[in-house]
Amino acid sequence: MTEFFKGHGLGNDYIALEMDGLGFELTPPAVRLICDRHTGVGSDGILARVASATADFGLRIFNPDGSEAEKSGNGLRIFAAYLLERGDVGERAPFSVETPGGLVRMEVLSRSADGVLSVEAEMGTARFGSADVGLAGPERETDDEPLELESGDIVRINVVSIGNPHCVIFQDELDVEALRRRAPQISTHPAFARGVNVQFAVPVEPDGVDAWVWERGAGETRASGSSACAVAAAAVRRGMVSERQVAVRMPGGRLDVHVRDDWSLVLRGPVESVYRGALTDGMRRRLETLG
Ligand SMILES: N[C@H](CCC[C@H](N)C(=O)O)C(=O)O
Repeated sequence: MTEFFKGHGLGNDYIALEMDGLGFELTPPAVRLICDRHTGVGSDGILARVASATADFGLRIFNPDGSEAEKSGNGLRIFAAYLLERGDVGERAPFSVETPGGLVRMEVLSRSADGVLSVEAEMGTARFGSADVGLAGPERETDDEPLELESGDIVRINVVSIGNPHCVIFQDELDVEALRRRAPQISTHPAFARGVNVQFAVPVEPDGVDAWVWERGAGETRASGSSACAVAAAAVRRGMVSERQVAVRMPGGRLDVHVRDDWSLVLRGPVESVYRGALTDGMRRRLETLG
């Protein structure tokens, strides 16, 4: 019986499961099938708990296109909800999670009457170097650096690593149709060796940013925790907000990011558990044959 849990952070939804005893490989085709919203369970990604020698829990994060990510802010908070449901963690009891993008310390701060959790995560330290995000060319930091797209458009980029790579583009206003044309070209641009998550952001003084997200390996999502961290860090670094406690508003809702003086980041936001389920024997057999 392959049991799984589903939850979401501001509409960015993930399936959580145990890698151990899964009965099939999480190959890219298998991940794509599970995440498919018509022929599978449907989600913006998979959280697979694995063993860890360095933290209380280990986590691997898969995008719906089958690629693997170094970190996920909403994913980590949903993983906390999964662990809480299983009784593996308690409320107000800090714990650590090892991700491919580094160690994350987390805490379930509270649970509302209708089960909405508030979860806080130490998301690591923002890094602004071109090599940190796999951007081609000489090692440098980017301040509205021009990048030419296949379409001939020029966008001005600010790259940030949160363990996973991000590319923030500041605008005076969000023109979503233009963004939908440009974001896919940026996310798969050959200048980014590992691809990149893309955010278009409008600072709102003194402590807010409105952002729209196109995720590497997922496309447009309603929210992204690591994107919120990247947008907040870039806005503080460029002096676009005067506070270091930043509210990042995305289509799915608001996440709060504290950008410390040493560029370490604390992400806080809601998580909702949706259901626990089990794959049928037939689905498991289809996944086994995908290899
Ligand atoms: N697509 C991202 C991972 C998920 C990020 C997002 N869902 C979050 O909450 O941080 C990447 O390939 O780096």
